Parts: sequence; C-alpha cells; structure tokens
Amino acid sequence: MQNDMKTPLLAGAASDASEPLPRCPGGPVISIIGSGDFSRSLAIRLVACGFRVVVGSRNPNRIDRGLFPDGVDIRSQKEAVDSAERVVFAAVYPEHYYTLVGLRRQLAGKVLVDVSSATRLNSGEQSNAEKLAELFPESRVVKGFNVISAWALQAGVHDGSRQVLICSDCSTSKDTVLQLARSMGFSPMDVGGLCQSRDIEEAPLILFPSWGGPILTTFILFLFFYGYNSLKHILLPYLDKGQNNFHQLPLVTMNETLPAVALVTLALVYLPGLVAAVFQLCRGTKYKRFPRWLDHWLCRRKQLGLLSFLCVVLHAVYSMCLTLRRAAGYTLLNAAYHQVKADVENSSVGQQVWRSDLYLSCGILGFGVLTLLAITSLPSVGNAFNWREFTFVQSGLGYTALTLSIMHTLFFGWDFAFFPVAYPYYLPPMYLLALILPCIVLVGRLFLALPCLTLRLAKIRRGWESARHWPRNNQDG
Ligand SMILES: NC(=O)C1=CN([C@@H]2O[C@H](COP(=O)(O)OP(=O)(O)OC[C@H]3O[C@@H](n4cnc5c(N)ncnc54)[C@H](OP(=O)(O)O)[C@@H]3O)[C@@H](O)[C@H]2O)C=CC1
Ligand SMILES: [Fe+3]
Repeated sequence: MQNDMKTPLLAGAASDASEPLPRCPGGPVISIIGSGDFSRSLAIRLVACGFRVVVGSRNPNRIDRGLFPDGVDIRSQKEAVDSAERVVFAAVYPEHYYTLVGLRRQLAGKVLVDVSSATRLNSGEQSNAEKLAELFPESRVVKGFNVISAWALQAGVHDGSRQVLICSDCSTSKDTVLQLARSMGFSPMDVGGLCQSRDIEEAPLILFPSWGGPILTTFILFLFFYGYNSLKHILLPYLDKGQNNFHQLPLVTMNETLPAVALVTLALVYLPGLVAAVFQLCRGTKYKRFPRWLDHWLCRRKQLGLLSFLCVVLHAVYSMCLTLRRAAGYTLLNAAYHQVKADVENSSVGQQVWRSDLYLSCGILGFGVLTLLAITSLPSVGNAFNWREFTFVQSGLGYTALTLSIMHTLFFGWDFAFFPVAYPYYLPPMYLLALILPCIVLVGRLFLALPCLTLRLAKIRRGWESARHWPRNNQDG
C-alpha cells in the first residue's frame, strides 16, 4: 500500500525550500500546520501507516513532544511546509487561516488539505475551504477528512459512518488525498469540486446521523404500543363504564409498553440478517449487492440493538418500582381483606407460583445476555475478539437473548390468551402482538438451520456461485 502511495505523493513536489531539511529514509513526508488535538490524532494515524510527519508550530519549543508519537518532527511552520513532499494539512481553526499568508511562497504548488468543520448549519456562507483557496491561490486546496470524530481518525475505525468525503477543483491533488485516505484505513469518497466543501464541513454538525432511522423506528413502536395499551385499558373502559384508570399512564402503561418495544426492536436486529440470507440463497451468490434498503438496515443493527437494550433496562427499573407504588399497597390490602372475609387461609396457587418464577428467571437471564451483547458491541471490547468469537457473541448470544425474551413474554401471558376476558373490545392482549415478529424471526432462523439450507449458505459465503452466474465461456468449457 505504501509503495502505491509514494508515486503520487512524491510526484509534482514543488518545494521552494531555500534550506531543505534533511529527510530520513522511509515513507513520504506529510506536514501538518498546527499542533492541537486534531494534529496529534492525525500524526498518530499517519505514523502508524508508515508516513513521516513534520508538525509546524508557531512556537515549536513550547510543544510537549511526548504528546506526539516517536518519529514526528516538530518544527516551525515554515520548516514544516518546506519539508513536505507534497501534502500539507492545515489543522488550524479557519479564523486563523489569515495568519498563515506568510507561508504562501512555501505552499505554492503543494496540496493544502483543509480539515475544518463548519460552526453553523445552512449558513449559506462561503466555505472555509473556498476561503483558504482564495488566500492561497497558488496552492491546490483539497477539502476532506471530516470524519465524525478525531477518535475515529486515531483508531482508524471505518464503517459506513467513518467514510471520509473529499472534494477539490484539482483532480490530481484530489487523487493524491483519496489515496492517502485509503492508506490510512478510511473509505474515501470523491464528491466533486470545491463547491461541495460546505456540505462536507457541515457533515460533523448533523447530530447522530446513523441513529435517526433506529430512533424513529423505536419511537413509532413506542407510540403504537403505548397508544394501543391506553386505548384498551384506560380510554375504552372510561368511555364504556366510567372506570378511571388514568393513574396507570405514567408507570403501569409505560412498564407494559417498554418490553413490547424492546422485543420487537430486538427482532428487527436479527430480521435483516435472515432477509440477507434468503437473498443469497435465492440468488445463489454473495457477489451481488443487496438492495439499498437492506444494506441500510444491516448497518443499523447495532443502534437498534442498543435501543432495545435501553428499553429493557428501563423495563427492569420500572418493574422493580412497581411494588413501591401506593396503588400496589392498596391492591394488596384489598386482596387480604377479601381473603379474610372469604375465610381462606392460604391463597397460594402452585401453578401461579411456577409461572411467576419462570417468567422472572427468563427475564433476568435475558437481561444478562443482552447486557453482555451491549458491552461487546463497544469497539474497545469487540476488538479483543477474533472474528469467530465476535460472530458467536453477536449472533449466538443474540438469538439466545431473543429466545429468553420470547419465553419471558410467554410465561408472562401463560394461558391467558385463551380466555375471552383477555379480549375486551375485541382487542387482543398486547404481549401477543409484540410476539408476532420475534416468533417469525425465531422460526425463520430455525428454518435456515435446516442442513440443506445451512450447507448451501455456507458454500455461498465461501465464494461458491450457482451455475447461472458463471461466465458463458466457462459454461461452454
Ligand atoms: N475533520 C475532523 O473531523 C475534525 C476537524 N477539526 C478541525 O481541525 C482544526 C483544528 O482543530 P483542533 O486541533 O481541535 O484545535 P486546537 O485548538 O486543539 O489546535 C489548533 C492549533 O492551531 C495552531 N494555530 C496556528 N495559528 C494559530 C493562531 N493564530 N491562533 C491559535 N492557534 C493557532 C495552534 O498550534 P501552534 O500553537 O503549535 O501553532 C493550535 O494548537 C479545526 O479547523 C477543526 O475544525 C477538528 C476535529 C475534527
Ligand atoms: Fe418483563
């Protein structure tokens, strides 16, 4: 990769350095103006990828060299720019760009990368990169590296959300930066000329870009189940019989809604994997792209899983608080009074005891497994696993959590669904509705576990393709 890098980075080097610095053998030299947080993260990543880095500071003697990795040279701004083979990063806030005009001569002909972000959305102003290009007309300004966080830059994390967007009016300079980004482990995307730079600068300001869909889905599910529950147990009894159950809205209704949302959201984490498997089985190849909606859904599984976990945690806390309610105390007292009046000594029903113990046990175990899943979804923990371990945890334990959650719900409902009293106003119990999708997912997974399907899928995932995808000459041969 590094050899690929050398040619374009070295080619076209146009240093007017009057006093060039001695260059160590090794990777190409990249310079960074500014010694702040972004500069440090960038230097760490560049050094790890085999580049030599020279940081240019207004006052190099003031910098704590221990903050930068070994091999990073800290010089004056002028010396740093002089020593750059071709690429110079401006890791300085845009309001200070004008202080760099003294470097115009040194920067002439070099690729000047602007990494700054906008401070406001939709301001309609000229972008920072366009301002920089105006200040340095003889440099080739490229906009890019607006990753969401400097942490991602340092860690080199790259999934869909770690894509770096690059734009410039100079195509050769843009190619150089695209290649540099690739060498750093990012997925760069060419988005055109410098006129696109405002959009790139605004990208880090958009809040939680990968969370919008999952949050909206969870919210819609919440509204549906909360509305359904309120209608069935509060609004209709009030309109029909004048029963006032409105006090249930803040706690009881919430606590019944949250597990339903958690269960359906958890099913939505595993459903796209099944759909993807069905696509691959039907197509007989893994080399055809999934439809965009499925790709998008697959990329949001982690967010959906974490939102499901949040609902589970809230459900656990709400459940623990149920007995603290004043209404719970009254219910207990009323039951005791009725028992005494009926002269019943022991009202314990063996079946009910079993039911509640099994229901609680499955709930606690499911909660434990989901906690494990949530912890292993953190990059710092997940990185400690190899691929098989990670797949086992995320898929094997994931389905275990789903099964335990379904059992928890089934034990909660017990045989209640078979009595007409559970269907007031012809509305089925909510837990039955919440079980539909998770059960479909579980049955679908069991179906895919059939040996004929598992073996075919395993073959496809190892690169096998059905005959209809073979090139014609191969078929003839
Ligand atoms: N693309 C991305 O994802 C990200 C981009 N950024 C961008 O990177 C740039 C730097 O951010 P960051 O490193 O966090 O900021 P810092 O404040 O940590 O660092 C800025 C550096 O600029 C240098 N500098 C040069 N001239 C001046 C001046 N006149 N006044 C003040 N400082 C000056 C200073 O270095 P010295 O004193 O050594 O000269 C200072 O350390 C910003 O434009 C920011 O928007 C930041 C985070 C993420
Ligand atoms: Fe529960």
